[in-house]
Amino acid sequence: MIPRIDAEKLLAGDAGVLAEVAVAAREIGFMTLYNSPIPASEIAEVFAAYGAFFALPASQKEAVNMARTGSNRGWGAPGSEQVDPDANPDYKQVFDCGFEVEGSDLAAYAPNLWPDAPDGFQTIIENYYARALAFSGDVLAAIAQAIGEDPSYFRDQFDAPMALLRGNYYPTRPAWAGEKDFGIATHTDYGCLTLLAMDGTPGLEVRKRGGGWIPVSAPVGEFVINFGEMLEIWTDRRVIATPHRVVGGRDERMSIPLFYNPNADTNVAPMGSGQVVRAVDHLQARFDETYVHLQDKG
Ligand SMILES: O=C(O)CCC(=O)C(=O)O
Ligand SMILES: [Fe+2]
Repeated sequence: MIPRIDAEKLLAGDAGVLAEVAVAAREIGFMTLYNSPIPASEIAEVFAAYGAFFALPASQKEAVNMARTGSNRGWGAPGSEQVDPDANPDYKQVFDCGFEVEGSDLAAYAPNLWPDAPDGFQTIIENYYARALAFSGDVLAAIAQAIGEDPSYFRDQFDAPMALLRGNYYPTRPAWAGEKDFGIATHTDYGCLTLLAMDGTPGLEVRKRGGGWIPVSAPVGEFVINFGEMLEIWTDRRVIATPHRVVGGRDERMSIPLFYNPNADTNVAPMGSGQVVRAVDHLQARFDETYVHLQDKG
């Protein structure tokens, strides 16, 4: 079972909830959050904006195709990402935007690409990006507390976060799809915490430790939280990154993850280990492996 947590109690530091979250972090890597500070109506508007973008003809989305850039900003066409080297590239489409640092030569801080249509797209997405960042920071502070660290431990490492907001669009599973074709193939997320807004349609599956898959879905307004590779390394597995996937089916579906990644220079090596693992090195290596337009570029 994936624990279902009251976000307000979590952020208030309720001891019982913190204890539940510590177990979720250590043993499951996933939880869902209800009673969040971001109203469902606001999230519905963000889904509508991404939906209108994905509904544009491919020729119009081409204008912001990330394949023509050296980074991951803009539209990712079907087949633009291969998260599992043993599977085919995913059949989903994405739209990615991230944290911009003017003048930075890091791809993780590259300028965003914004489409001309739909109307208001950039404003809606930028507003949600800010909301999702703030909420993710609060949730991560609570996770720190849950695992017995100072709540400010992570907070200090997220003032220029390499956070990436993505709209995922999964069409109906294509008739041609075979056993190596997925909406998104099995993967773990790369960063610290993923704040995943759900549209109520099932599709996400979380791998069970003993084998098999657990379906996870939530109505608009509730979030799925999962943890990524960097947090697993950083906490020395007191928080785990659990593999998950979307096979896809008869219903089309959208989801909106905010991948909450730290500052480029953050050392995400196990606390107190004396080692150095720079966050940007881990993240960029994973981007270079998985985005098809960044693969084999060297
Ligand atoms: O669509 C989903 O529910 C999951 C998406 C996902 O795992 C991802 O974008 O990393
Ligand atoms: Fe994921």
